[in-house]
Amino acid sequence: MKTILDVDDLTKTFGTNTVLDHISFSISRGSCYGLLGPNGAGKSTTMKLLTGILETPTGSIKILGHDVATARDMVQKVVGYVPQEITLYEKLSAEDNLIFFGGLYGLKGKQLKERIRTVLTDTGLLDRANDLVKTFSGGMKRRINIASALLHEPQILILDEPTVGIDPQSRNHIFGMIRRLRDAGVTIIYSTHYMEEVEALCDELAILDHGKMIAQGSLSDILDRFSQKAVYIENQNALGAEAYPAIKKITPHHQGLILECDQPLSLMRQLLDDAAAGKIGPLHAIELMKPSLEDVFLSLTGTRLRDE
Ligand SMILES: Nc1ncnc2c1ncn2[C@@H]1O[C@H](COP(=O)(O)OP(=O)(O)OP(=O)(O)O)[C@@H](O)[C@H]1O
Repeated sequence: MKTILDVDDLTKTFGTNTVLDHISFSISRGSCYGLLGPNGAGKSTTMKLLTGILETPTGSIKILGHDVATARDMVQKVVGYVPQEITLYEKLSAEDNLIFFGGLYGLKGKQLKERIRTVLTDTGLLDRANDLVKTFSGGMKRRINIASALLHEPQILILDEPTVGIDPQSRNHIFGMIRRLRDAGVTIIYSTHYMEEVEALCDELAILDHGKMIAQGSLSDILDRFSQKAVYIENQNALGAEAYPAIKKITPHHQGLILECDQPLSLMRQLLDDAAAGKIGPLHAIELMKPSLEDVFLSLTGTRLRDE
């Protein structure tokens, strides 16, 4: 896949505080790219730098091969940005808000009307077009905010923690919309501190912690590279680990044991054979432990992803 966005050796400081420390990554056109990290990791700062809202002090950011620092008009055309803070006029209707934001992108007349209808349909709010925004739930406001960033048909949509504090219905709408946009070829950059959102939506991701890039790549690559491989078993007799040199660590878990090893499938086969041959007690349960981003984060940082 072709690269649409390239970040090289980006560092950002606020006073003496280094909030991004030599980070580099690139994003393929049409992918959904997750920026995962705890609060304060530097996700919002990265996004503001990508849109040109913040100036790049050192390093470079290129969108479609153009430097964001010098190609501001191009960036405005191809990027839609949905900040964490909802920015809407509460006393105006959803439609009037979109008329205002469309005007900022130079849209008007029939074209603007058509785009407003499309984005309201995409966000599931067409029937609320004439209602005042102040009557909307937090999730509906968020959806109007996303709608406003889509009016000019951007090639890249940047969403900063769009599901924080919203209702499940709006969350589902947002997820559905992201999938449809990605299928239509829009590149999505999505920040969150919820790992399950990255697992559900993103094909590629970067994990940020304390301003450092601690892992990046496709979701399956990262899970494969960094997560501990293990088998979970429940059997009557405590397993004699010494009989299995492949087992690197045994940890009690629920009713059974987690057996860490490099080749979980071959360990499973051996255990099943040995149980069938009566060498170990009968196995009441045996399963491959599913690697998760939570495990990856823990193994890379030694801490759980803080879920404030
Ligand atoms: N304008 C600013 N001036 C000074 N420090 C800032 C500014 N913006 C962000 N920071 C600091 O930079 C660090 C990274 O913040 P950032 O908002 O990018 O993190 P984040 O990963 O998006 O976290 P959150 O989920 O809380 O938004 C934090 O320590 C924050 O206090």
